[in-house]
Amino acid sequence: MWLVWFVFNSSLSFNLIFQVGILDFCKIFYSMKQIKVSAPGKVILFGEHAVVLGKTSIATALSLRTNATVEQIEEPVLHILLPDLKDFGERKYSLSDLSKLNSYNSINEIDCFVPRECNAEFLDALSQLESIKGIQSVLFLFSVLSKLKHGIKIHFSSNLPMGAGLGSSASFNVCLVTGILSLFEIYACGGCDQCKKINSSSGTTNNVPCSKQLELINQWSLQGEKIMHGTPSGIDNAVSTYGSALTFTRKDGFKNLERIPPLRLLITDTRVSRSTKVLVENVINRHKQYPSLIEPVAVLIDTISKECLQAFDQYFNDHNDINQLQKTIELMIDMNHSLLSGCFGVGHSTLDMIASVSKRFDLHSKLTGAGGGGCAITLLKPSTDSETVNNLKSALKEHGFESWEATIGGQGVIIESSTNSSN
Ligand SMILES: Nc1ncnc2c1ncn2[C@@H]1O[C@H](COP(=O)(O)OP(=O)(O)O)[C@@H](O)[C@H]1O
Ligand SMILES: C[C@@](O)(CCOP(=O)(O)O)CC(=O)O
Ligand SMILES: [Mg+2]
Repeated sequence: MWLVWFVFNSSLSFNLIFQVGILDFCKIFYSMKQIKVSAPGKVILFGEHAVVLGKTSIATALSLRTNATVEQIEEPVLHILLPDLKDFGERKYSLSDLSKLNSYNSINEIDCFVPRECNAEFLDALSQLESIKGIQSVLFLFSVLSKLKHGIKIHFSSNLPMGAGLGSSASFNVCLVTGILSLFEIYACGGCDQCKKINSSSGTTNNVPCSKQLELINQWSLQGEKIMHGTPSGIDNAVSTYGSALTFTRKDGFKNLERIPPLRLLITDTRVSRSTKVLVENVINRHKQYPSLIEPVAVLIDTISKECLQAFDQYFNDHNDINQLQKTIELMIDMNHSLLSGCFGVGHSTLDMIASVSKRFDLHSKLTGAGGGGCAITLLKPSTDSETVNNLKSALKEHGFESWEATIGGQGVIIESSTNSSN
């Protein structure tokens, strides 16, 4: 009797284990990788536009970030969800349709480890499919990096205002590239311990890809920025990739600033929308048309950026004299804003309004990013108390502007988690 019970029961548990095993097996088989990434926006302190013309710019990462979730799906489509773009919402693009686009074959031949820009024929085919530049960037980067091997779903959401000069497009591209490279296990390092560890765990403490992988992310993100902006300098994607604060020239790339003085910035959004692409093109055209007038302005902005770096050094070498630094930076803010507005032609009445309101509080402001609307930064003094900040904010609000104190110099791109989810 006992023997019969034992045989029956053990076969039952065997069956149970077997069935659970099969279920688990199926789960693993059908489980799809999901990567969550985030990347910061940026504030340009000095040198926007001049940086496109080859001059020095200084920028720092912002605490406001874009988040993206990229996951494998069984359906052979690229499923894009953009809740921040209300008119777009979500759309699906069949992999087979994408592979039939004109010039897809040349895209398919591009080596993932040698970032290259989207050729004119493929870009033309993409623009017939979608007019929004951001979507064209997703379609190109997905096609070139995945080689359309697998369907994915990608969901973006951002704390950054879009088209306001705080680098939302760069953080969008950096998230996109990081997520796709990670999902398809494309490693510039060949798959070092650091990158593999991040890719196999959720919520690791060191969730920053290795330096080779960051370089690949930075360079592919620049190709996305090219689709969105035409002629980006590369500073926005560099700050979003590497974080912290850096100086940048097109020739020498970026250099990390080891230390930045404790500057306090108030960011004000005019809520006037504008196109970075158009503004950058206008400045380039003005430079082409009037080189002897515009080049010296660009050189002067270059000098302002370099003076700012010297002032930072002096601050650290000279007993942290914050008042001296404040005076110097205030002068440079006024000068840089005037040059951008008066000479490059990227000002806006709302930006001048911010400068004049802040002057009533003995504070100095300049536009940041492409200008023409978007955001301005105001340098608060170490002594500016919270009551003054609130009064300034209220005064700006009366003009319909929204402002907040910035937290600058944070982390660059992060892989927040990498998990297997069952579909
Ligand atoms: N979260 C997002 N969702 C969808 N599109 C985005 C998002 N963030 C940025 N973009 C794209 O980037 C564009 C704004 O980029 P740009 O004009 O360079 O301004 P900025 O980079 O200063 O915000 C938007 O029009 C949109 O196409
Ligand atoms: C005007 C420019 O210097 C910065 C543009 O920044 P944004 O896209 O407005 O956040 C252009 C560039 O450097 O690519
Ligand atoms: Mg941008």
